[in-house]
Amino acid sequence: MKDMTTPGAVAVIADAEAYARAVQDAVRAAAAYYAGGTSTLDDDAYDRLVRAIAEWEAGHPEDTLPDSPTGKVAGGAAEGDVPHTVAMLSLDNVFSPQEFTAWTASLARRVGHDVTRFSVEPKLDGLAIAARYTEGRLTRLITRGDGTAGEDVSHAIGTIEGLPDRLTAPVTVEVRGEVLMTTAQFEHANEVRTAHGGQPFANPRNAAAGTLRAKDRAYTVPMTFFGYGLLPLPATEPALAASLADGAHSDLMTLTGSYGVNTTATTAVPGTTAADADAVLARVQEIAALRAELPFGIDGIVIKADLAADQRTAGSGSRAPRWAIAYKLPAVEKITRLLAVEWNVGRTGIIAPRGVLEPVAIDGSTITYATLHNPADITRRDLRLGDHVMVHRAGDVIPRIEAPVAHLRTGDEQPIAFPESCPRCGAGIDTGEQRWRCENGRNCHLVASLSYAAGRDQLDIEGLGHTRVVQLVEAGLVADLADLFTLTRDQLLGLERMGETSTDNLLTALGRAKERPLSRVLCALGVRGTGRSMSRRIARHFATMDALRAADAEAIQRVEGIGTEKAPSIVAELAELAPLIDKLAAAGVNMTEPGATPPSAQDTGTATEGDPDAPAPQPSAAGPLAGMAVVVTGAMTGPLEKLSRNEMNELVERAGGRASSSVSGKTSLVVAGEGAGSKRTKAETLGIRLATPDEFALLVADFLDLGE
Ligand SMILES: NC(=O)c1ccc[n+]([C@@H]2O[C@H](COP(=O)([O-])OP(=O)(O)OC[C@H]3O[C@@H](n4cnc5c(N)ncnc54)[C@H](O)[C@@H]3O)[C@@H](O)[C@H]2O)c1
Ligand SMILES: [Zn+2]
Repeated sequence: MKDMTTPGAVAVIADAEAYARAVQDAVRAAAAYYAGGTSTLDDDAYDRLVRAIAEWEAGHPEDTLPDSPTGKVAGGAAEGDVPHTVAMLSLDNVFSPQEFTAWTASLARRVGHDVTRFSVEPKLDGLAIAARYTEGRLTRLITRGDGTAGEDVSHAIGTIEGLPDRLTAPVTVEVRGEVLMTTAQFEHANEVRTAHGGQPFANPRNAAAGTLRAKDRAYTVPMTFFGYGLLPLPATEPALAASLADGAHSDLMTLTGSYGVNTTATTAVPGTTAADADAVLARVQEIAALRAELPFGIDGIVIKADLAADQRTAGSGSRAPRWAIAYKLPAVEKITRLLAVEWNVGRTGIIAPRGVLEPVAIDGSTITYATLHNPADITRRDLRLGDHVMVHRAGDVIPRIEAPVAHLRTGDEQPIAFPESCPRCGAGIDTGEQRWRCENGRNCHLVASLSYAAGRDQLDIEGLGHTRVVQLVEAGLVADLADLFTLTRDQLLGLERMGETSTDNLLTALGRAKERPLSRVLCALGVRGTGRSMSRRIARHFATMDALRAADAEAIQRVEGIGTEKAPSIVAELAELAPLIDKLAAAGVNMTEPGATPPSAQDTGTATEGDPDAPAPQPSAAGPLAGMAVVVTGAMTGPLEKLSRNEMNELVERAGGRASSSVSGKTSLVVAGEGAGSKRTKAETLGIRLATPDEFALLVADFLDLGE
C-alpha cells in the first residue's frame, strides 16, 4: 500500500494493515481537501481509495475502524462546534443514465408512486455553507462540518458576493448554498496570495475552502454564493416556518431569490423542474454541454424530488438524503507529472511555455501537453520539472497546469530553464511584458528560415548571419528565400553598416550559393521530414528539380527511407512551395544535382511497365562505394580534416554509397577517425570493415574535389 499517495494508484486492499493505512491516507487527504490545503490525491484517486476501503469493510464488518471515511459527511475529516438545526448532508452519486433511471425507480418504491416533479440544478463545485439571517440581517456563517455541527466562519461576512448582509424582508431564516470562486475570482485570489508570498491554490474549490476558513488575513479576496436551500430556524415566525416546511424546492428558491440572495436560478445554467427521468436526463445533457463555458466549476448536476411531501416520505440516511442525487460528470482535473517544458514561438513571435506531461486520461482523452501561460506564471507558482501537478481540462479548452502538489516533492525536482534567446530564430527576447516575445516579432519565422537556408550545410552563404538577415527583412528587401538572389548592389549599399566591401562579398557569396547542388537547395527549402541526408538521397535519385516535381507519392517512395507516410507529405509540401521554387529558378538558382541522372520513365511511377517491387535504384551505381552503407565516426584527419560531418556524408553519397549514422548488421564500412568510440567497438564486434580517414580518402580520391 506504499503507493497510496501516488496519484492514479489503484487501491486493492490486501489485509488489515493495508486497510488501516488506506483509512489514514483517506482521512489525511480529506482533511487537506476540506480545509483548503492541497490534497495529494485528485478526486478520482480519492474516490477509488474510499471505494476500496468500503469494499474491504463489506468483507470485514467487525474490523471497520471508527475513523473510516465511509458513510460520513466529509469523510469524517471536518468538524465544528456550532450545531446545525437540521443535518447538512452530502449527496449520493450516479454516473450514467442507467444508474439515474434505477435511482428514480427506487425513489418511486420509497414514496409509493412515480415522482412527477424533479428539480434539476448545477452541482456547484465549492463548499457548503449555512447563512443564518435574524430579522433580515446576516448574523452567522457556518460550514457544513461533519453534518451535525459546523465551524463558525462569520468573519467572512461581507466578502461573499450574492450573500447580502441584509435581506429585502426582515425574516429569520437559514439559507444554505455553495460558496465558490468564479474563474476570475480564482485568478485574482492567486495573484493576491502569491503577491503576499503564499503558495497559489490548486483550484477554485481549494481556494474557496482555504479563503473561507482563514481568519486574520492581511487581505480579502471575493467569493461568490449560490443558494440551494431555505429553512426555518427556531426563531422563525410560525406562519413562515410552516410554509417553508411545506414549500416545494423550486418555490423556495424563487422566494430566496426574492430576498436578494443569489440562487442557482441566477447562474448561466439555472435550476429548472422536470416531470420525469427522460426530461431530467435531457436537462442533464444541456448543462453538461455548457460546462466548459461556465464562469465557475461544476462537478455534476443535482436532481431533487421537488415536492416537500415526497422529500419527507423518502427521508435521509446518515450521509445523504434519499430524495436527492448527484449526477456526476467526469472529473476535469487529474494529478500527473510535469516531465519537461517546451518553448514554442507563435505566429506573432510570442514565446509560450508548454508543459510536457506524463500522459493522463481526463474525461476520455489522453493529455500529454498543457499550457503554462507565461514565464512569470511558472515563477509565481514555483513549478519545477518532475513536480506532480494538477492538470485541468474541460471540453475543448486547452488543458492547463494549475499548481504543483508540493507535498509530493521528493527533492529531485529541477528548476525550469527559461530560454535566453528565441528558440526559433535565435534573436533576443523582449521580456518586458508577461508574455515574452521574440524581438523579431512577426518576422521570427522568416528570419529563422532564411538563417537556416544560409547555413553552412544548406546554401552556405557567407556573410549572411542572423543580424544581416534581420536587417534585410526589416528593411523590407527580403520577404522570402528567392528575394535574396535578386538583391541589387544599390539596395545593399543603402543599408546601415554595409560598406562596399561587405556588399561585394555578400553578392559574391550569393552568386556562389546559386551554384549549389540541388540537394542543398532542397535542404534550404526546409521541407519537413527531409534533413540533409534525405535531401541528398532525393536529389541523387531525381537529379533535377523538374523530375522531382513531376513525381507522385509512389515515385518518391522509390527513394530509400521514404515510406508511405512521408511520401505524400513531401509531394504536398513541394506543391505548396512551387511558387517559391519557380522564383528561385527564375533568379538563377541551380536546380540540378551534379553527377546524377534523372530516373527513366519507368522509375517515375507514372509509367505502367516495370516491377513495382524492384528495389530502389542505388545512387550512382558506378562509384567505389556503390551499394555500401557507410558510417563516419570520430574526428577526420589528413585530406578529410576540413570536412564537416555533413560534407563527409555528401562525399559518401557522391561516391555511390549511402551515409548512415548508426552501425548495424547492414553497415558495410565504418570510417573511424580519432576518438571513435562505441561505433568503432560495435563495428569490431559485428566484424564490419573499418577504414582510417586516410584509407578512406584514397578510396574516394576521385570524388574528393568534386564538391564546392
Ligand atoms: N481530492 C481529495 O483528496 C478529496 C478528499 C475528500 C473528498 N473529495 C471529493 O469530494 C467529493 C465528496 O465531497 P462531499 O461529500 O463534500 O460532497 P459532494 O460534492 O459529493 O456532494 C454534496 C455537496 O454538493 C454540494 N452542492 C453543490 N450544488 C448543490 C445543489 N445544487 N444542491 C445541493 N447540494 C449541492 C453541497 O455542498 C453538498 O454538500 C468527492 O467528489 C470526492 O472526490 C476529494
Ligand atoms: Zn524568433
